[in-house]
Amino acid sequence: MLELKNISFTVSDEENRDKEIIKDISLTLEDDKFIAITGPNGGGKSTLAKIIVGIEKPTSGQIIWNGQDITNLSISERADLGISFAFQQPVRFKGITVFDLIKLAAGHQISRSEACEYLSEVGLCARDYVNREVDASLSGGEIKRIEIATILARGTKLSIFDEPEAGIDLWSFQNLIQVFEKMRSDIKGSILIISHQERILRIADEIIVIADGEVLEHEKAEEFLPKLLNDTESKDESCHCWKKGGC
Ligand SMILES: Nc1ncnc2c1ncn2[C@@H]1O[C@H](COP(=O)(O)OP(=O)(O)OP(=O)(O)O)[C@@H](O)[C@H]1O
Repeated sequence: MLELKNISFTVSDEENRDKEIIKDISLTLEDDKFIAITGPNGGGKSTLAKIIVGIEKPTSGQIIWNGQDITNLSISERADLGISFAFQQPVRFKGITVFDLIKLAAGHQISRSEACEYLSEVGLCARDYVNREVDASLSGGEIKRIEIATILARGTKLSIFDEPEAGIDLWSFQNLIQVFEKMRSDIKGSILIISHQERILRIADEIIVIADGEVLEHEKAEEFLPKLLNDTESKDESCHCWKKGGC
């Protein structure tokens, strides 16, 4: 179980004024859940994910993972405790092959054919990719799918994906949904996905809406989704109210 207790994150803007990006967020994420985080651009979703994995340090608050305070642990210590993160814009590693990367992610020796299975799961023709370098020659959609394959190989207790749909073509999107549905049925842990896609929200157990650095909603998907969809269908989407307490 992941508990965020009164997490705040403040940075200094260009004029040295404090800018509060995350405002006193408290959340409890139960085990074995598929949780989608959504909300307007710039609301603080990626920042919160980076705080959970240790890329950013909260200005205040505590992160508790399975009863252990991990607030001051490094990224790799949190990774060792079973937390994985797939970036919105995945990192490229010149000189490292796709096979090396999947092997590193798995954390133990795996065969080329096992690595190929992970690549096939994310819809890549494994033999075309397994020996390629994870460099700039890969397209945005290819590197995204390779990164998802590394998370599958890690098979950790908490897998966090930041907009996995970004750069994925319409034809591959259905395959991606199937990857997450399979992960959801196989998991012995939780999946946290930041997404703007209705089809991803539809397969979630819970939906969290973050706007302006605050949690606006945290509800079961079956209760929240009809309200959200009804709202966006009945109004011009640009008029959708993302403010706490209404507009
Ligand atoms: N280190 C930083 N310094 C200054 N501003 C930052 C920093 N990190 C994030 N921000 C700002 O904080 C806000 C929240 O950013 P964040 O990337 O978390 O939003 P998001 O909800 O993930 O948005 P999107 O849906 O567009 O990906 C944005 O206005 C962003 O510019």
